[in-house]
Amino acid sequence: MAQYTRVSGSVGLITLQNPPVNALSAAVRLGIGEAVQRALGDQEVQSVVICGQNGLFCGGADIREFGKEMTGPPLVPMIHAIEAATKPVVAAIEGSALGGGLELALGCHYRISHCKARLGLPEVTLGLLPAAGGTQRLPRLIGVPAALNLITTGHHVTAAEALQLGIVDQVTEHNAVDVAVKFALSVTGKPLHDRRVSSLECPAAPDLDSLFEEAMLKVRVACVQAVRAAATLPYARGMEREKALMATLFGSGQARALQYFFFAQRAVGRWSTPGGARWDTSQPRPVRTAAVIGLGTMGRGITVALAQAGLSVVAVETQAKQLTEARKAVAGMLKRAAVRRGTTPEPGSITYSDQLQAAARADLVIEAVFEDMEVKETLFRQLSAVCRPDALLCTNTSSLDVDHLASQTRHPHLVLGMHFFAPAQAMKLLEVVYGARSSPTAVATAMQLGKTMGKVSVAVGNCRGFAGNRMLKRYLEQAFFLLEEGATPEGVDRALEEFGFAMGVFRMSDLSGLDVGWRVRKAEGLAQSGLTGPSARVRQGRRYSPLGDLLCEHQRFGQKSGRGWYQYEPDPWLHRFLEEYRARHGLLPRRIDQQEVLERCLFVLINEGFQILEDRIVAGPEDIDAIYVLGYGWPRHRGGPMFYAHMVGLERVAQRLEHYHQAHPEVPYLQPCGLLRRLVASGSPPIHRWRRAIAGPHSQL
Ligand SMILES: CCCCCC/C=C/CC(=O)SCCNC(=O)CCNC(=O)[C@H](O)C(C)(C)COP(=O)(O)OP(=O)(O)OC[C@H]1O[C@@H](n2cnc3c(N)ncnc32)[C@H](O)[C@@H]1OP(=O)(O)O
Repeated sequence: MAQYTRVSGSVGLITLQNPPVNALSAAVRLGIGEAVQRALGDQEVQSVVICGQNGLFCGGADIREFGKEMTGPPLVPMIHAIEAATKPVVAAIEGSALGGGLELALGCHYRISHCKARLGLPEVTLGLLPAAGGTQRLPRLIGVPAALNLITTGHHVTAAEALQLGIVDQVTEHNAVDVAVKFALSVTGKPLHDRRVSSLECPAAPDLDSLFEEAMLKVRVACVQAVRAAATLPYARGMEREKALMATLFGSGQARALQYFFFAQRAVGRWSTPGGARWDTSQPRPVRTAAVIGLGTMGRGITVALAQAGLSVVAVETQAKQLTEARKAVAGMLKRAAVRRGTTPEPGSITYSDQLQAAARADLVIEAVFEDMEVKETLFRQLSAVCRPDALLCTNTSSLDVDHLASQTRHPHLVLGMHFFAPAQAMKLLEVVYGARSSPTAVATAMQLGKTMGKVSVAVGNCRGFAGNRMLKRYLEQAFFLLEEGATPEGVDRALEEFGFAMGVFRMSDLSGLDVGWRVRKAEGLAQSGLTGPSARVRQGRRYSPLGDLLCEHQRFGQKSGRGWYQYEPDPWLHRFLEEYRARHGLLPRRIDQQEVLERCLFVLINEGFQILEDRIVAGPEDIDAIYVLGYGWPRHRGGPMFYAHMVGLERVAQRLEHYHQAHPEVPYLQPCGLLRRLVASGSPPIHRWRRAIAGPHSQL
């Protein structure tokens, strides 16, 4: 849909209308094409302005149309028609001009931008390239180095940066459409030849070949090849190359996964709980002042995240030395973040105190004290006495029982988990853990606060480890079992890193500290020292690997102690230790290939994901995928564990799990769970239909 009107006597105004982001759906493309024809055919019209309704130019192609049969007129000939017009066409950019939206603007003869607008070609983040002439026009307009950077990173630029780069001709603080209309009147009748970007030569740049070679090593090859075509071929041949390269990307698994993940991140905002609370019927309460209790690493990061979101923060730490250190550390973090953003640090909205009483007036409190139930229980009782009766009391626990903490307070319906991921000021993920008694308003408020902090918040039911750590446990266990059976940490990590994880499981454990899991296993009664013989490898009736515990007993806590699964100086200790361990337990080492590493580590994690869905700990597969990509380093181009299962095929996942379960009957979670079996039995429906198959109680505790 695009509306055509005539304004100021001789300006044809074309307004894209497709809320919320004026995406270029088939109907919009049809509407633009018709409106352009009308404007060009209208004798009264001397110039044309294209804008978007509701203060947003255009969010690009309609991603929902990808993967479906193409309908409606294609974008490329329409942009050519605009560029070839003999009347000046001006793009009035407000809000965003992204992807196909920016490509449409690049086809116009002039671009006027509002100062708050953002522009970019983010196609690469969806596994694509800008195939409506973006790879050919942008280098001609701003030069190859800057265009390559924008196209291969997908970064958005501000209007000021766009002006500096030469993408837009003018930036205004006023109404961009009004300014563009005036501008259109002023350029009526002026020659247009040098305003047609496709007819420009790419500005000369030194040593283009090495620039392309360097970019090839770092980034998406197809984008680089397309921009290279702009630099070396005439426009028409460059366009052919762009089209051919886009065709290879369009149906690729990576593109499908990235596009799925784009929507998954947004779908998690439409949360629901098995108790019937929903995002669209629950009203969040405003949170202006938040208190953070405990200023260790997590507490400091949370303080920074809250302050950067514009809240007043009361930061409480009862140990004087820790308080002084935290104050300095938080100031440093805020300063570094401001330098990165090119701004000056905001004047402090943080007050510090060593008294819990300081939290008394806060709308919401987040405790981030030591991960110990007794410590947290006591704190929640105190908070309940000290804080306002309507204050939300949140725990940053990564695995403890939120219902139990709620039971320590006077208002359990106001208690929630807010599980941040380290570093809390940077990581995008927040698990909002609702207990059996958490009110819909409490959930809505925490979800909204996460969004205000720039995070993707996922609503998760209360169970041990919530969603992320519950799945992680199974993944880690398989990795330990693989070591017992003959694999090496290097071999397991290599397989996972080649799959796309930034860090394999052992490297990641070393980084986060092996003692963290050890403490949790001790609290669960799993980690016990001194056990020998077969009983050492069976706990609570199931196969158990004490390898992680044994490493900690040898003071190998990971990077923090200089040694963990890896040595940070040459030392063959670990391999000797594994050999002795296997010999002691009569385990015959065998060669384990990459396929087995991946299937055992990933399929067991996926199986737990299905169990979490079945237990209704989360509402849909998108929740798990958002958690895993944003919190646990699952490669984004694989969409998340549940999307990966859908791509591999549920039948194959179930068969391979069954195969490993037969080989290891003492590991019950290798057995495909009920939901996975039901989905396979019902013909493995596509991922967007899985929600229908989910039913059952929501709490595991
Ligand atoms: C048929 C082939 C022809 C190919 C030739 C042309 C090829 C062009 C390639 C492209 O253009 S690919 C698309 C490139 N564009 C993007 O990647 C932009 C994606 N969108 C955003 O970054 C943001 O949405 C925004 C525009 C900056 C607005 O952000 P805001 O935070 O305000 O809103 P959101 O919550 O993100 O989105 C609101 C709502 O809109 C949906 N949506 C956003 N963009 C698109 C889109 N391009 N297509 C379809 N839907 C889109 C989003 O999913 C939200 O929906 P919900 O239902 O409310 O969750």
